[in-house]
Formats: sequence, C-alpha cells, structure tokens
Amino acid sequence: MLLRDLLAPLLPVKVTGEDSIEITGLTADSRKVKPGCLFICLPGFTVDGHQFAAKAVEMGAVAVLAEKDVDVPATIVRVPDTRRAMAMLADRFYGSPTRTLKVIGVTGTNGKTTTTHLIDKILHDQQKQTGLIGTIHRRIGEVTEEMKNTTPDALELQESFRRMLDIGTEYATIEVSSHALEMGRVRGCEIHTAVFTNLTQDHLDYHKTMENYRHAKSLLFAQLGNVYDPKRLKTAVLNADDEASALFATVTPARVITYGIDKPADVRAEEISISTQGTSFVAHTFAGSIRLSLKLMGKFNVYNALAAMAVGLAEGIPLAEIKSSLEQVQGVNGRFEAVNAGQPFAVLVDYSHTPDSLENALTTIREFAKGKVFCVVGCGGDRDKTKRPIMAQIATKYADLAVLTSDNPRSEEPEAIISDMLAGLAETAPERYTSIVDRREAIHHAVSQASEGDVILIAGKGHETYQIIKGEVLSFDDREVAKEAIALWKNE
Ligand SMILES: CC(=O)N[C@H]1[C@@H](OP(=O)(O)OP(=O)(O)OC[C@H]2O[C@@H](n3ccc(=O)[nH]c3=O)[C@H](O)[C@@H]2O)O[C@H](CO)[C@@H](O)[C@@H]1O[C@H](C)C(=O)N[C@@H](C)C(=O)N[C@H](CCC(=O)O)C(=O)O
Ligand SMILES: Nc1ncnc2c1ncn2[C@@H]1O[C@H](COP(=O)(O)OP(=O)(O)OP(=O)(O)O)[C@@H](O)[C@H]1O
Ligand SMILES: N[C@H](CCC[C@H](N)C(=O)O)C(=O)O
Ligand SMILES: [Mg+2]
Repeated sequence: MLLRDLLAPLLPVKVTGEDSIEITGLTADSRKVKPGCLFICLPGFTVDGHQFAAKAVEMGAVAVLAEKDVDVPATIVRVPDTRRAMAMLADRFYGSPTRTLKVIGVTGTNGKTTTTHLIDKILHDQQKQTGLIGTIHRRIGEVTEEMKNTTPDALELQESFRRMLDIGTEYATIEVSSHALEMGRVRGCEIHTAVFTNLTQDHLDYHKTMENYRHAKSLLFAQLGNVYDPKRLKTAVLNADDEASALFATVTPARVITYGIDKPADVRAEEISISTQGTSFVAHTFAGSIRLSLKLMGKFNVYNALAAMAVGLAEGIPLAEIKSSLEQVQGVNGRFEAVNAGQPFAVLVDYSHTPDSLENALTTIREFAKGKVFCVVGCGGDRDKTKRPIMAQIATKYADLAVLTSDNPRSEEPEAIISDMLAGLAETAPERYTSIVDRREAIHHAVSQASEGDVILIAGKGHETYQIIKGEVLSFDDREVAKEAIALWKNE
C-alpha cells in the first residue's frame, strides 16, 4: 500500500519526504524491521521507541512514524500520538478485517479466559470457523501459539484478524484486558459483541484507582457501534449482579442483554446446585428455560456460562444447542484443574491471582471439602502490591493452612513480596500459615501434610509452564510439581 493512502485517515499529520512509496509492513520493534516497512516509534514503559528510529532505517524501514523529532534518512511522518495512530493504521493496512469478521470481546477482572473458551465452544459447535485470542494462546484455524500478552498490540491483533479472515473465519473471540483498553490496542476494531464478566480489585499498579480501572473497562462498551442494521447489530452482554454494569449500559450505544443470578436479568440462573462433579442450574432466558449440568465447578462458573449463553442467544443459536455445547466442556487449562495421580486427597491447580478469584476458589472448595483445606499461594512481582496482604488474609481465612510462597517474582526480591503478604496477617493465628519462598518446596510441603479427604489448592499460576525469577524465565509447572510431590507422599 502507498504511504499516502495508508495515512489518509490521519489528521493532523506532517510528512517530510516522499509519500508515494510502497509500504510492505508495519512494526513498532526495530528488531523485527523488514525492508520496505514503516517503523512506528512508541513511547514505551521501559524505553522510548524513538531512539530506535535510526536502527530501523538501517535495517530497511523506508518511513518512520513519530510523535517527537527524529532525524533519519527516510520519510518522516509526524503525528501527535503514535500509539493512537498505530491502531488506525493497523486497521487500514490489514484491510479492516473486523468489518467482516465478527469480534466478540470479553473484558472483566476474572473469568475472561474461561468465558472466551465457552463462547468459542458454542460457536464452533455450530460448524462455524472460529478463532481465539487470550491469556493461554491465540488460535488461528487449527494453529495455536503462545503469546506474550493476553491482548496483543494493535498491529499483532489486526494481523491475526486478517489471517483469520483469509482462512474463512467467521468469529474471533478475544480477551480484552484493561491494559489493552487503556493503551488503545483494540481501538480501530469493529467489535460485534462486548461481554463484561465482573470488576474487582486488580492492576492498581497501572490504573491507580478503581475508578480509572472501571473507566478503562467502559471503553469497550463505549466503542460498540450504533449501527442498527440487523446484519451488523452490536450487543453488550452485561453482568446484572455487578454494579459497574450500570455505567457500561449508559455509555454503550448497542443493545444490552443482561445475565445474572441475584438481580433480575434477561438470562438468569435459578435452582443452582454445586457439587464436586460440577454445577447444575435452570437458565431462564428470553428464548425459554432449560436445565444445565456443567462439569465446571463453582458459582463463578455459572456466571461464565450465563455470559456465554447470552452471546449464543444473541447469535440466534437455539437454547438446547447452547446447553449441549456447554455441558460438553470438561474444563479450561489451569482453571480449577484437578491433578490426579492416585492420591486419596484432591489437588487443584487454579489461576486465581486476584483477591476475588482466590476467595471464589476457596469458598467453592469449602463447599465440598470433607477434610482440611491447604492453599499454596504467592503474588506476582512488578504488579499491584496492594492485593498482597488481602490475598494472604483470604488464604488464611478459608484454608486450614496457607503456604505463602512465590508466584512470578519478576524483578522483585521474592522475600519482599512474601513480607508484603505477611503484613496482612498481624491478627492471624500463626498456626494457620507458613511461608516457604521456593514454590516447589511449598507445594511439596502442602502435599506432605495432606491426608485422605483433604483438598490442596495451588493458586495463581494455572496453565503457566514457567516461573519468572530475577527476570529469568525458568521451566515450572504446578501440575508437574504436584505430581512429583504426590509420588513422594505415596512412597512414605
Ligand atoms: C506495561 C505494558 O503493558 N507494556 C507493554 C509494552 O511494553 P513497553 O512499553 O515496556 O515496551 P518497551 O520495551 O518500553 O519498548 C518501547 C518501544 O520500543 C521498541 N523497541 C524496544 C527495544 C528495541 O531494541 N527496539 C525497539 O524498537 C518496542 O518494540 C516498543 O515499541 O508493549 C509491549 C508490546 O506490545 C507489551 O508486550 C508490553 O507488555 C508487557 C509484557 C506487560 O507485562 N504487560 C502487562 C502489564 C499487560 O499488558 N497485561 C495484560 C493482561 C492483564 C490481565 O489479563 O489481567 C495483557 O493484556 O497482557
Ligand atoms: N466469573 C468469575 N468470577 C470470579 N472469579 C472467577 C470467574 N471465573 C473464573 N474465576 C476465577 O479466576 C481465575 C482466573 O480465571 P480466568 O483465567 O478465566 O480469568 P481471566 O479474567 O482470564 O484472568 P486474567 O486477567 O489473568 O487473564 C480462575 O482460575 C477462577 O479461580
Ligand atoms: N494477566 C495477569 C497474570 C498474572 C499471573 C500471575 N501468575 C502473576 O504472575 O502475577 C497479570 O498480568 O496480572
Ligand atoms: Mg485471561
């Protein structure tokens, strides 16, 4: 595409140099520059991308998009905000894939990964070609790939959508993190359906206040189009039991479908029963009522299922078919995943790394645990520090023994993170917790203490197969370590 054509949507824009040049690619990373591409200088969180403009041109970039002065032997495009411009250019360069592809964006503090997988299952079972982007992986056609972020930046996102569309994909279900919304990673996307799971404390390191955090989430609903053409109708699916939904309903121009348990809602669960086998409930919807028996455990998964059901109904899928798809779901990788190695107690690996999700996981376990409950838990480094004492309080409130340990300490001292957690336990009886910095040892300790009928929750890392310590990425899988510990337990 000619640079001049690519830049058409941008105003104000100042171009120094030739603009009738062919642009063969877009990148914001000098290490990925290929000859003929446009290099976008982003003001990063760790370094300023403008300092790599010269390197990018050396590598073959023919033009540079900047928001500050740069002096390079290539065409220079000056805009007020490169991140903002990047989202618009990405959409244009990849031929506006989201005008055709139906994007279902799921946002909220907890439940995004689970809900996207449920939605994808419902749509896939309708013989639709589907794609998925989120924390665990990106799937384009049958090819899955691990990604760095839950929601990739605008370039990677639009490129993924283009590739999905080129192989005939009809629906892309994506997790939209609050970071992504704040940084405009999904700006430039036409969203077909936006889903809200819930809003509780997380990411205050980034958003600073819950109000800012809620505002970031609201952007997804505000950006839903006000097109009332039945073929391009937009839908907001909101959790009636979460008070943030009132704001999202106000800001969205789209039609709203609500779901919930406690408050009146368009899709509502009643007669809920929760057991070790899963959850069962009656869903009352505008398309009729039906009983479902899910293999997913916990009341929170009833919410996730209702949200997915609402999306399915908005697409006109018959209720009985939605039921059948949801009932087949065995579970989601690393979410309440049972580790079974022939031991007489339960070991569950779960991705609860926020106060609310940890409380949900532990209260669910309390509903069925016959023996003691153990909780192995840590908090991520370089992330919201205010959740650390709260998570320690929750772990000790519901577990008989909390083993405080490391999650991904990243650049922080592991001991310092644990001491932030311990700060919440001044009033807690010391026999209810212990701290073991090494996660492997912590898991081994919990398993060594377990007896028949007990339940061990290993929280925080779910599907992750690594641990980041002092910036180094080491192989680590809670499930494998738990199996190792169980083998030792059996030999004792
Ligand atoms: C704080 C944050 O979000 N950072 C994101 C940001 O990185 P950054 O701003 O630090 O980048 P940087 O290293 O300063 O570099 C600035 C620019 O210089 C460029 N550069 C850099 C070095 C070089 O040699 N050449 C070069 O061109 C970089 O490509 C970049 O364009 O841009 C990167 C590329 O898009 C992201 O991968 C990175 O996410 C980091 C890994 C991250 O940890 N993000 C978290 C906070 C996040 O976004 N999490 C949410 C999930 C939350 C949830 O699920 O609840 C997510 O969506 O993943
Ligand atoms: N609807 C929900 N409400 C509260 N907690 C939930 C809900 N769904 C899942 N959880 C809990 O949160 C954990 C994370 O779930 P999931 O991975 O689906 O959320 P997520 O929003 O994708 O998280 P992340 O922000 O890390 O991507 C689960 O392991 C479970 O303990
Ligand atoms: N998407 C979450 C992942 C947290 C996972 C947890 N294991 C940690 O490292 O804190 C975040 O960026 O906060
Ligand atoms: Mg996720």
